[in-house]
Amino acid sequence: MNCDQLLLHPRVSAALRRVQLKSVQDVVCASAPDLQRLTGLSNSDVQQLITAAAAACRRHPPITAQQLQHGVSGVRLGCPVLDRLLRGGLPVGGITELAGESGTGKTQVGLQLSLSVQYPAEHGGLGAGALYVCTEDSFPIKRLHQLIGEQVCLRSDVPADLVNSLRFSDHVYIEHAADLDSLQVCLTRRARLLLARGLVRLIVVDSVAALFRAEFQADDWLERNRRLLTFSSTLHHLSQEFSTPVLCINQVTDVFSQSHNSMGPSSSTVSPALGLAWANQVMVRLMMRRLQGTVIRGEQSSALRRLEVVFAPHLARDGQDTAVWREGLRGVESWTSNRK
Ligand SMILES: Nc1ncnc2c1ncn2[C@@H]1O[C@H](COP(=O)(O)OP(=O)(O)OP(=O)(O)O)[C@@H](O)[C@H]1O
Repeated sequence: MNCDQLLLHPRVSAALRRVQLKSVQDVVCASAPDLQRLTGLSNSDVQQLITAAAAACRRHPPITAQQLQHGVSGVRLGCPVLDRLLRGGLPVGGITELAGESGTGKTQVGLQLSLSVQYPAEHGGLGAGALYVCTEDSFPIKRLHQLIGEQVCLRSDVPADLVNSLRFSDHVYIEHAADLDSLQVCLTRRARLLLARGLVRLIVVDSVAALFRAEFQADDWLERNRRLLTFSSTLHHLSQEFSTPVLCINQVTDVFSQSHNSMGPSSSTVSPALGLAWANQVMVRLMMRRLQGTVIRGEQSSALRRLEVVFAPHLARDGQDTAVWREGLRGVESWTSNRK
């Protein structure tokens, strides 16, 4: 088995998940004896693992100081609090993953970015449309129209004339991919064409996990990982070639803690689906979690959520409480809302 196969092997990725090594960067930073102790792998397997992890890290060159100075951001969310957390927004030239449980607001973020990208650069956009690829549900067209109608409220930083002059719905290109083959065709043909014509500067895939989960059984891990790498490498090429941010929405899986005993139930937490094979391909990993509590603003109320940075080359591990309002996702600051 070669290094990459070892890193992608389900037993190895499960062992690494168990010990809370969530990314290849974590593997590279851990010492060999620690890895051996934590995963139960032999010394030679651990050495191979470190080599594979280091190679995977090199595939994501770090963000340079010059890029940071001139702004790594590509598309802002349009909420100053969240844009501060993300140091400007979604970066170009890599894949940003947003994972979270159902109903936490991942699709809201995808829709919001599909509108934000249409603003000119001075207002945090890229002056072009978005390609929105749905793999699970039908596209939430009513919600998109509501978000468009509420743009003046969300983007109070932008002159209302400019907001009203943008024909948002003409520039959100929707594709449905019911299986992996059509997803690949959509990216290699449709996405490439739209990007090459300058019509699109954002790709949203909602969601990545659905198709890979549906088409492969546990035994097909090698084929599944091969297809996963083909998919992510297509996204990387498009993202690099056209300086385009890519947002991949992902589901989560339960991870059961080892520390349970016969006296009580085992505790579980969630982690993004598709394991290390996918985590290696992601430059920025964000998680949306549901919190206890409700936020009230006027006659609207929203369940409290938290947007967290799990890893990113240019961001600290941090998080921000958020709420979903009619105009979209916004950060919650303690002095702006009442919590219950
Ligand atoms: N018009 C609206 N006004 C306020 N909140 C809304 C509105 N529409 C949706 N929401 C909130 O967003 C939540 C759904 O968000 P979304 O569909 O983005 O979740 P998701 O994480 O993508 O879920 P799934 O994985 O099931 O697709 C709803 O539960 C609701 O709280």
